[in-house]
Amino acid sequence: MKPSIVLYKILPDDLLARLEQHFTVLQFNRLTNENRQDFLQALGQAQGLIGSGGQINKSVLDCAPELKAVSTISVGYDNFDVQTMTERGIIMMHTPTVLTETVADTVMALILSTARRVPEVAEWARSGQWKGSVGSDLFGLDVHHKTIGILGMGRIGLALAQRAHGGFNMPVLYNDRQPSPEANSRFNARFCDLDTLLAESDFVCVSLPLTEQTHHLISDEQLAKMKPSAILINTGRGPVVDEAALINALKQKRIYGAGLDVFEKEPLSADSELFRLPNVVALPHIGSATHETRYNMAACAVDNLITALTGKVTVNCVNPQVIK
Ligand SMILES: NC(=O)C1=CN([C@@H]2O[C@H](COP(=O)(O)OP(=O)(O)OC[C@H]3O[C@@H](n4cnc5c(N)ncnc54)[C@H](OP(=O)(O)O)[C@@H]3O)[C@@H](O)[C@H]2O)C=CC1
Ligand SMILES: O=CC(=O)O
Repeated sequence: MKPSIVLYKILPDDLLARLEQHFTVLQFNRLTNENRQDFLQALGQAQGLIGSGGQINKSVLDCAPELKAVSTISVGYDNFDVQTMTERGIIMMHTPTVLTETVADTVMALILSTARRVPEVAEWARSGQWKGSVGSDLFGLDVHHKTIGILGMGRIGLALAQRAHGGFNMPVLYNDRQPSPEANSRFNARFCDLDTLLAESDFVCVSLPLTEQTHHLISDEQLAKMKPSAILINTGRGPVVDEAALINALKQKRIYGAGLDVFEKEPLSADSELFRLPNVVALPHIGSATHETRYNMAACAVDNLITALTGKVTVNCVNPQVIK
């Protein structure tokens, strides 16, 4: 008999078929309050779990006594209780690398659209106000040759540094837990402490995972260290930035603007002040949302689960210590 798995995402037909070659698949299109009980019940037999979104915490894992492997269709895994999984010997897989370049493109889109005020000016023209050439009230800021500060020089940080250095002639500063010889040699990047990065950067770009150490890493004190002309970009995770502190800094024009793809609570409420501030570009968590990359992420996650349950895991494992 094939092992049972629970899928909580819609997959392209060919990828669903690939899973079905190996497993009996119980599918939920996504997790909702309405289907939560059915989902928890389905976990009772499941050896594998694959999907994205939702909190897979201890109480969920307690409903899955047979679980051997979990595969998230994302690189971030802050919504999973990895410690409990590791204690139980459950393999946790994710999808690094396949989305790196696309997310770096999204960061550049946010840098350009906040600095050059692209959505605001496009809306101005669309609303019939374009009667002559624009005045200085609609001018933006240059991006080229400005200093970029990257928090988290990992895969996405490096891909961003490549774009900033090679494409826009931007000096690159970065902060991480350790220096990156690759960033230093390829992009002439300078490793520095957080305070120096905040004080010297024109664009402060957060590309960090959410952990206990990074939660609210950027709050009042850090925002106060940024230049009034600087822009904060967050594509890491919402809670890395203290959103209330950010809103205050933006309203008081203590920084120039913010480009945000992630928020403390998602979806961001339609009545959030962030949607009303003209110096904010707020995106609905679309860092990796292209047809090609979302397909590649799903394919990677499917292969990850098949390998974890039927073969030998060598890559994409978050807790390799559980592999025997
Ligand atoms: N908006 C979106 O749609 C997307 C968002 N993301 C987010 O981006 C994050 C980064 O992805 P990716 O680049 O692939 O991940 P990586 O692990 O390659 O990069 C993260 C970097 O941050 C460093 N880091 C971790 N903790 C700290 C800390 N406390 N202080 C300083 N540096 C730290 C890591 O160092 P070390 O190696 O030592 O851990 C690593 O160099 C993901 O975790 C996810 O949250 C990712 C994809 C899409
Ligand atoms: O936020 C997206 C991810 O892949 O992580």
